[in-house]
Amino acid sequence: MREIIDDIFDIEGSVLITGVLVGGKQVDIAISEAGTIVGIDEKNGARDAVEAEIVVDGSESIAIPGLVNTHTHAAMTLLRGYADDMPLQDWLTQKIWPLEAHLTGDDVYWGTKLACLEMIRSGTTAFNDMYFFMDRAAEATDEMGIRGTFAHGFIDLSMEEKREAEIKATETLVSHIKGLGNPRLTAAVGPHAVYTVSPDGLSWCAGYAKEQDIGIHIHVSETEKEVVDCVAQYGKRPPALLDECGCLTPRTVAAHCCWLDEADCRLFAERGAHASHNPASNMKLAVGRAMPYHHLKDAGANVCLGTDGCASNNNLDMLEEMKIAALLQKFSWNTQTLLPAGEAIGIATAGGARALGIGPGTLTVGAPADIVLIDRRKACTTPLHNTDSNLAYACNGSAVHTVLCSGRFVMYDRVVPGEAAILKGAAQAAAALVQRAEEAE
Ligand SMILES: O=c1[nH]cnc2c1ncn2[C@@H]1O[C@H](CO)[C@@H](O)[C@H]1O
Ligand SMILES: [Zn+2]
Repeated sequence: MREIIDDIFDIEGSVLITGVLVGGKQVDIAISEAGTIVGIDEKNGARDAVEAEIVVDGSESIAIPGLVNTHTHAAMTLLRGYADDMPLQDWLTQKIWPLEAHLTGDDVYWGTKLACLEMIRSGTTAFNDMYFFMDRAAEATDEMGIRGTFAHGFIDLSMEEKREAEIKATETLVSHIKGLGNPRLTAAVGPHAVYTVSPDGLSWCAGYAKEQDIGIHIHVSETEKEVVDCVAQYGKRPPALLDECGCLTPRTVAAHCCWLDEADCRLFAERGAHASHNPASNMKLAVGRAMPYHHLKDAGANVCLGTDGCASNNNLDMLEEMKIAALLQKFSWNTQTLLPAGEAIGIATAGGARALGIGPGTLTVGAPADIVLIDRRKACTTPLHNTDSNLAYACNGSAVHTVLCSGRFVMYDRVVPGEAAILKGAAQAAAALVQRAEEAE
């Protein structure tokens, strides 16, 4: 068994998954050596599509597209449980930012390794990350075999000197990521928020993203204070300010979006910007309002899903996040029919893939073979009256047993290569980080 498992992570060949449940039907999924779905068919049709090097029996599994986590600070896994139960501003300024001042590139490497391990274990194959030392985050992600979009968290606090340094850091990261030439790793520009980046900084970010043909990743309208302060300072709400600076584009992923009004939602739709819902973080930091999913949907804006960092969630489980999103929407807007199970899965898969530009995010011919197999032999998958319901409401990440990204196995039968070393390395890095911070006090 061990040998077969070790082998499966190294084989770069075609794959056939037989008899797996997709959308209530038992199908075969054929995957090319290049990592694309080339056949998906009932009645053994896909078996002819590829001479498979690896055949996986899918008869005890449900297959879904890889989950896409559209808002993370992956290396914040090291800060998991470091500061909880505080308001956002105090949490950031009193606890998180002082500790982050002591972060090193090695910390980010180990924190991101741990994040990838956790994401793979719970079925995530792509994430949109904003943090520091992002070359090391990309290195960790490359080793783990999943997809990442990496943005340096750009914060200028309206100081020209800081802005110049952030511009340099952003340019260095983008050319580094592009230089790797790895299709799983992409760069983005990451202006942190309207309360930490000046209009000049935002305009530079927009221009650079356009020039480099890459995305923008930003926090938008997370708290009421952010909106009120923005109106007081600039005479307009955050989305209008961002739009004026050129930051609302079809390549923009805006995290949180809790305090959007209906006009903001229409502006998002008009510009093609993507709204990333982060319900667990929003509830934990008690930001006071849920993303207006119904207004975004009515306006025709794309909604996707994210966990935010592990200091405000405190895990990266997208199956759990789906349930939290679906429940929060119903509860907040007093509407039982809002964000039903199928739509919750949709924002976690197709919505996210669209936001990050990584294919359709569906199990269809031509799509990247980012595939998650969920165990049918679990309490949470028994009975299976409606698989969408089981996935959105009953399961969490522990039901995931096998994960492919771009046609390569990153977890097989719950084994992720190197897990013990990752847990040890990350725990050591976290302890040393806190110790350095305490010594500096
Ligand atoms: O919910 C949040 N709102 C605002 N900032 C956040 C949140 N979570 C993490 N960060 C902070 O964003 C920066 C990313 O580069 C980091 O400083 C991180 O701590
Ligand atoms: Zn965030």
